[in-house]
Amino acid sequence: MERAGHAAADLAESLAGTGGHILIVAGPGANGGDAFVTARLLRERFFAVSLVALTTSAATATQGADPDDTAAARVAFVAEGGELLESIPDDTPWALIIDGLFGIGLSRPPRERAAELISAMNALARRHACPVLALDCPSGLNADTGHAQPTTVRASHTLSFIAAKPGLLTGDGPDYCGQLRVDSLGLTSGAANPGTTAAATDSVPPREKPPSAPSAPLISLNTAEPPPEPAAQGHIIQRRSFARHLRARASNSHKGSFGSAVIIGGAPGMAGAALLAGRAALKLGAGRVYLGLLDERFGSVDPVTPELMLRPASSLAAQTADALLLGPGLGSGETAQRLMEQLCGGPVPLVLDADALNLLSTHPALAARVHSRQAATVLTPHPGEAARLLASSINAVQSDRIAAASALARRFNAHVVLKGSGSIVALADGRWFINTTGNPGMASGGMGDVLGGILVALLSQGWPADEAALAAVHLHGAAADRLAEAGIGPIGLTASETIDAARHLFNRWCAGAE
Ligand SMILES: NC(=O)C1=CN([C@@H]2O[C@H](COP(=O)(O)OP(=O)(O)OC[C@H]3O[C@@H](n4cnc5c(N)ncnc54)[C@H](OP(=O)(O)O)[C@@H]3O)[C@@H](O)[C@H]2O)[C@@H](O)CC1
Ligand SMILES: [K+]
Repeated sequence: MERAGHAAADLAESLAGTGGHILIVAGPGANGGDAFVTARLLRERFFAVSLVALTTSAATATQGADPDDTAAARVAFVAEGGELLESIPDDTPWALIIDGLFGIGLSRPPRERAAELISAMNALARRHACPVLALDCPSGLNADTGHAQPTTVRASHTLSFIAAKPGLLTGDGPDYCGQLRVDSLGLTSGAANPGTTAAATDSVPPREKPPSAPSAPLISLNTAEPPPEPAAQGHIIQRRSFARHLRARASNSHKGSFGSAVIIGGAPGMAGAALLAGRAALKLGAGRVYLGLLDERFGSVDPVTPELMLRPASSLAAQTADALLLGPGLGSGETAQRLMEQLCGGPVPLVLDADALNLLSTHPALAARVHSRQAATVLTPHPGEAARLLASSINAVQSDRIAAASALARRFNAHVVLKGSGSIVALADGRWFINTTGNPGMASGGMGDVLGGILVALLSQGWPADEAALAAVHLHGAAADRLAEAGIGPIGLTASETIDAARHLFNRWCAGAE
């Protein structure tokens, strides 16, 4: 706690500037203890500090995970002249607000005085245009799941202690955390160094609370399945998660060296989805890309990308493929269902997206077939598709994205990419990853089709499905980030632009140029 307070005081000092007034809100547990230590240290550094505690009586202030530490921090703050205020002074122009109300011990929605303090912090930050530094986790955000309560601190900066928590990186987390920094407090070796950003450490802690903290259910999904075992340790996707497959091409290679990707979709009115996937597969290096369109009136050539081999979908069923993508614009009619039945059992890696996922959710026989496949399967649902597959709701999926992705991976014996802010990749072996690349510009039509195309391209080039899923998600987001940095997005970023940016980045990664 003392180390956490020091790290927080250092960051607070740089955020508040000289001579500013700092408001600190302290909760009843160890997060509040961190706030008391921070307040004491900032006073020692001659800052004007106003501290408001959720509970002002010492008797009720000893219920947290580390009651002795928290009480001692409070006593030390008061002993050095600090004052516990009942309410927030209204006439102070705050230079910084520090949220030390709740951290990983949030056990229920904030109500009454807790909710009032959170709302006040948010309103004051807006009024004074001042930064808000959340200690460990913005109060109201579930640090395990990324689910924000209706009343949650909207931080401009979050300083997370020891390691990044999964909920800071997915779902509502990124929006409420602002700039995220992780300080290991010197407690871990190697992976996390003091002051590193979340992206610089790939380890997130096990989804377990300290023994004395209330135990929230790990899953809140409306499924018939029993709650899962606590998940194995999760990771942030980094390039090193798949770097062994990033290599320059041999000079003595030909198109057969990079495989045939077969993409089935494009029912009448939905050819664009299949074309986007096909173009992505081509530009990410598949040797040959066959596009099986259900809309047979579409013709045999895509004039923009004549390299794509367009065929009637039914004629591609027997085509030799090294990897298969089913779903972009597939529709849900009888033909689509028949094609799925035909193709699901094949011996090649299979990606199921979009309408293929919807068919899976309504046809138990198909689901059984997918579960018993011998070759790898990757499912790439967005939260709505995940909800249908789990017979659940989007809210339930979003309230615990890691649990939802992991439940799907178990149910279908597949690798699962749950798309959205902080995409989750849950692997069939139980490991799970969070992706930190990407931006809101990706919330636009066709992005999922491009992801599917990238994925099937890597699979056709022989990448193992687990690492292909990690790489495709990471690359797709990194490409969109690169475009946003150049002003091509986030507003107005298109899926087609992301394909070219992903190609550029992938070539540089494979050449070891960055
Ligand atoms: N682990 C470590 O090594 C380190 C941990 N560190 C710090 O410890 C923090 C975790 O501390 P923690 O476990 O005491 O939990 P914390 O977030 O303070 O909240 C629990 C308290 O809040 C209460 N409460 C909860 N929800 C509520 C609500 N809605 N409305 C009202 N009350 C509510 C809850 O009450 P209860 O549910 O028991 O009734 C309990 O009193 C962690 O985030 C980090 O900052 C650092 O110092 C570095 C080293
Ligand atoms: K907090």
